[in-house]
Formats: sequence, C-alpha cells, structure tokens
Amino acid sequence: MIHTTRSAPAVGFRDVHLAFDSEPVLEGVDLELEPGRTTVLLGPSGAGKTTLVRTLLGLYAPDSGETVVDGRAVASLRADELAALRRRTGVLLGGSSVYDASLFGSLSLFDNVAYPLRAARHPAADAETWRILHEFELAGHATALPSEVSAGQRRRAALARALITAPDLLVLDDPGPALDLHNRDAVVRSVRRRTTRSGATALVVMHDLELARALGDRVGVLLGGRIVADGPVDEVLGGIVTAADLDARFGVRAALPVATAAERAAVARRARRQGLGEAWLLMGVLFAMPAKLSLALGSGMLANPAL
Ligand SMILES: Nc1ncnc2c1ncn2[C@@H]1O[C@H](COP(=O)(O)OP(=O)(O)OP(=O)(O)O)[C@@H](O)[C@H]1O
Repeated sequence: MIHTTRSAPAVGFRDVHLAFDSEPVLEGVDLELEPGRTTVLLGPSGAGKTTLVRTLLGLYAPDSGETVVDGRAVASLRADELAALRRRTGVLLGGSSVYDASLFGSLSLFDNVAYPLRAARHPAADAETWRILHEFELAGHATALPSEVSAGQRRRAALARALITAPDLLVLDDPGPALDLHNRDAVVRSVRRRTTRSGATALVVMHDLELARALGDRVGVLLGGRIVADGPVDEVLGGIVTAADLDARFGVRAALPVATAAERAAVARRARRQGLGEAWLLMGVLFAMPAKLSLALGSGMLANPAL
C-alpha cells in the first residue's frame, strides 16, 4: 500500500451561501471536518449536498462565506494550489449509471483505476492497481469496460480509483447505491482503514442510515440550506431507523421546497403557450402541404394501420 507522510487537512465550511439563478441552495452552512474522522453528510435529495461538496473541490465558489482547507479558502487558491489540493484528494463523484461520472468509458477497469498513479509516473502503478482491484474484488473484471460490468462493480472501481493514491482527503459522493451487503462491508472496511490508520479526513455524502452508522464518526444533516444537526453518529442518529423517524426528528418533509404561486402560474403560462404553438404548427403543416402529398400520406396511413 502507498503511504504518505503528510498530515491530513482540517476542512471547514464557514457560513457558506450559494444560490443558482437567485434560488438559494446553501444558506449559511457551518460544518467542520476533523483529520482522521469520517463525516457523513445526510440530507434529502436536492438539499444541496453535492453543491456543498463542489465548493470543497473548487468547482463552485460560495457567494459568501468560505470553504476552508488548512486555513485557506478554496475559492482563493491559485490554479497550481488548487491542482495540488486535488492531487491530495480522492474524489468519487455521484452517479452509478453506465456513464459513471468518475470513470472513463473507453478505458478498461484496470486502466481506469491505474490512471492516477500512471499520470503521477508512480513506479509501482500496475502492482498497486492489482492490489486494490483484489481488495475490491474486481481483479476478475480488470479488462472489462465500465459499460460491461454491473453498477456495483463500476461504483467499486470508481472508489478504488479514488483511493489508490492514498489521498489524505476523501470526498465521496454517494458510494452506497448498487452495493450489495458484502461489498458494502468491503467499502466500509476500505474507507475506515484509510481514515483510522492513515489519518485521512473524509466527507461522505449518502442517504443510507445503516451505511452512515457503519462508516461515519460524525454526521451532519443538511436541510433547508443549513446544517440542522452535527455531532457523533450515535448522538445524531440515536433511535432513528426509518425515514419517518428522520422526519419526526428533523422535519424533513416540512423543509422540502414547494412550488410557489408564481412558479405554478409560470408553468401554466408555458403549457398554454406550448399548446397554442403546437396547434399553430399542425395547422401550418396541413395547410402548407401540397394536396397530392396529403392525399398520399392519408392513403398510406389507411393502407398501413401501424403508421
Ligand atoms: N448547476 C446547477 N444549476 C442550477 N441549479 C442547480 C445546479 N446544481 C444543482 N442545482 C440545484 O441545487 C439544488 C441542490 O442540488 P444538489 O445536487 O446539491 O442536491 P443533493 O442534496 O446533492 O441531491 P441528491 O441527494 O439528489 O444528489 C437542487 O435543487 C438542484 O436542482
């Protein structure tokens, strides 16, 4: 296994605000990630978890507030500093489809997983790749393309690629879906080994309570643009088993966005305009069509009921 001597970074989200098209998504997020600890970020779909993660990767800059790594605001880093931060970060992006955002579709699983070490001209890149493929039970699929393996195998390959450089900052967006129980255990072991033994700082976005308990030291719950609960897993998730428990504790449903009267009116106006537009288009086509063609089309349709 690759070992590094760097110390893992402390990460802080400090009063982070971010809006898309003046729609606020993050409205003052405060969360601290400690080195050697895995912080699980929970929250309903659309709560802004991925958006928050992206501020840490320097993909989005907060409108106000800061996402800080080792005391430096990510948004203020120079290009070379941001590149250095990304090199020390193991990233798993969301998505378990055939086009998993974390994998190159035209490369085999082996070449995908080996990519970061080969790019860094690591002398033992291939040996390390075999080692981690074995760890994730993927060695038998080394030559397959991502589209030729299952969703769970793709997810594990993407995770193996995120971990192969022994990063001291792990940012994993939803590693859970498509993993069976056996592989979930393997993933939990692999991530925990990196945080507890190697002291990496980890932020893991997920929806799964069981996995959150198995993987996390701390949990932050993102709801309504803010962290509404943050603390040790047992404390924050104590007594919570079902989605209903989560709702009762944090008011998840009440915090979900609803369409405003103005948005409903805009949708209705657009639907009316589209309906009218389509009716005019149809009339235009019928009137503009030469008589012979419309006759031929009509008789063709009659002759072929499948048309
Ligand atoms: N590039 C973008 N442009 C406009 N709106 C966006 C953009 N990215 C995300 N959003 C909106 O921001 C909100 C939060 O999205 P985000 O992907 O961060 O949620 P999430 O908590 O990660 O959801 P999920 O659990 O479903 O992945 C959503 O309402 C989404 O539509």
